[in-house]
Amino acid sequence: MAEFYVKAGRALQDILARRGSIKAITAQFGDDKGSARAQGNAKRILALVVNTLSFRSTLQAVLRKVDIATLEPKWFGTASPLNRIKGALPAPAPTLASCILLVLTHDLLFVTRGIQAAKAWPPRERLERHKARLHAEIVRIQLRMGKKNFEELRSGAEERQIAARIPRWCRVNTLRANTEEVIRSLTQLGWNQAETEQNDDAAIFTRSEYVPDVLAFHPRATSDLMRTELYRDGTLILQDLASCFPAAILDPLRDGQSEITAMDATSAPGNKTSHLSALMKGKGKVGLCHSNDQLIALERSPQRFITLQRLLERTGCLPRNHGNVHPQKTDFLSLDPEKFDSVQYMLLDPSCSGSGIVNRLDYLSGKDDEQDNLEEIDPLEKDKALASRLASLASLQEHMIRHAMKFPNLKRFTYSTCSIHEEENEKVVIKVLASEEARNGGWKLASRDEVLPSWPERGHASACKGDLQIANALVRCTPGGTLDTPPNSVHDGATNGFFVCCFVRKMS
Ligand SMILES: C[S@@+](CC[C@H](N)C(=O)[O-])C[C@H]1O[C@@H](n2cnc3c(N)ncnc32)[C@H](O)[C@@H]1O
Repeated sequence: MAEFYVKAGRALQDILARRGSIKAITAQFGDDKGSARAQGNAKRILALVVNTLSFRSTLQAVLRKVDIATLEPKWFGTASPLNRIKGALPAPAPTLASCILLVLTHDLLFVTRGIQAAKAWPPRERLERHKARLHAEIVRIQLRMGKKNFEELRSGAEERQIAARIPRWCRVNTLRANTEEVIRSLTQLGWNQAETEQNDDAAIFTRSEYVPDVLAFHPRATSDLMRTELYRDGTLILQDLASCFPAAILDPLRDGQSEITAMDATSAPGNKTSHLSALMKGKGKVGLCHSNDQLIALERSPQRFITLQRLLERTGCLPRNHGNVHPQKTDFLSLDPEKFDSVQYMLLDPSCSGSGIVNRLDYLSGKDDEQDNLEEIDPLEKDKALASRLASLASLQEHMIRHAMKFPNLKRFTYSTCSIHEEENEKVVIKVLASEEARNGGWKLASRDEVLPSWPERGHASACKGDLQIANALVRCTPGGTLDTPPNSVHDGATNGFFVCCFVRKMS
């Protein structure tokens, strides 16, 4: 069992050194053979690591007061033999001994059965000598923070509640099958379609009223869905409802044109590209058209370009599968718009702070968790760091939109972010509307009746200088939706945080 804590400590060290996602890292430490026992082990390691991360601020505060590394240097100091275990990462990663100390302290303080390793294992034996002081310290923190119990000391409790309201949204890839066929297959597999806004049953799914071909499942259905052939062959795509808004709003076919050239300027991982491709139903070219050079979906990051290609292959979007998407590893900003005069429609979903994304585990290892420090972080410093990050993102976003506005025959393009910050959303829009490119190109916002008119949440008027018409033209999604639901009930109006609008050329 000592080995279990060493593996959990190693996984935690990799996570804190940002060597991959929490799930991927803990799966590696489960075992090598992939047996049922190994998978069970991976699950236990995942549970311990996630719990340790979610109590990390509290555990660190306790260990600052009861400084075990100094009290027990032989096992938890820098010279500890734990730091020489094969695979332990060197500095600047936190030491392996400190990571093992965190997982052990977690079990000592928060698990009724305590540490599950041989009593004589020195790290356990040395740590348990300080149990009374550690316990007294955590009680002191609990009281000082006005928490009713230890559970309330977890960070991210609010995020978990929000995430619990968001359905597991799935988009039917209509390049593979139509939605009625998919619903029939799902029914044969034991799922039932229901007409309800609120769902607390993993066997039930509903259809979105906002975007065709999008289904809402209970999050508990996720692993079963991922085991279906429908998921494996790219017929059913896990994609948040809000992330389906841009392609649905752009909808190039609604103009009734015969030849369509569209571009996804910032594509990876490729969910919106594949949605747009499906909406175009194989007609036209998603991407840019430049003499014989046909690029489709642009992505500048080489690593993410590989992910994009995989997704496009799996979802049947590539020409070799009779799809219409031509991916290209290119920086959108390096293009000369004049050379791409065939492009009429564009998705622009640039890099953003990602502050709207709630339903994933990784926030637990993120900077915010460190900043959520119980004693030492000056809130003003925290705000300053965020403000400067948002300012640099906003300036890049503004630059990308103004570049898009220079494409000579572009008729319409969407701008979207998965951010909740006005700095990346309304304020960017207001700025670009006043830009030279917008004035010269005749760019305006598409009005509410062209942009998901029935979606209730719209832009913040206060960030649009009080202009209600502009605010109404913008679509916003609050993470977890705006309605309260009972615990464990998902709501079909709940998504991740998102923002989208559509620019149209309206020459007077
Ligand atoms: C928010 S993600 C796009 C997500 C994607 N639309 C989807 O739904 O799957 C932004 C992507 O744009 C890429 N990117 C950022 N700036 C770019 C640029 N100037 N040219 C091309 N790609 C860019 C980033 O590498 C990243 O993969």
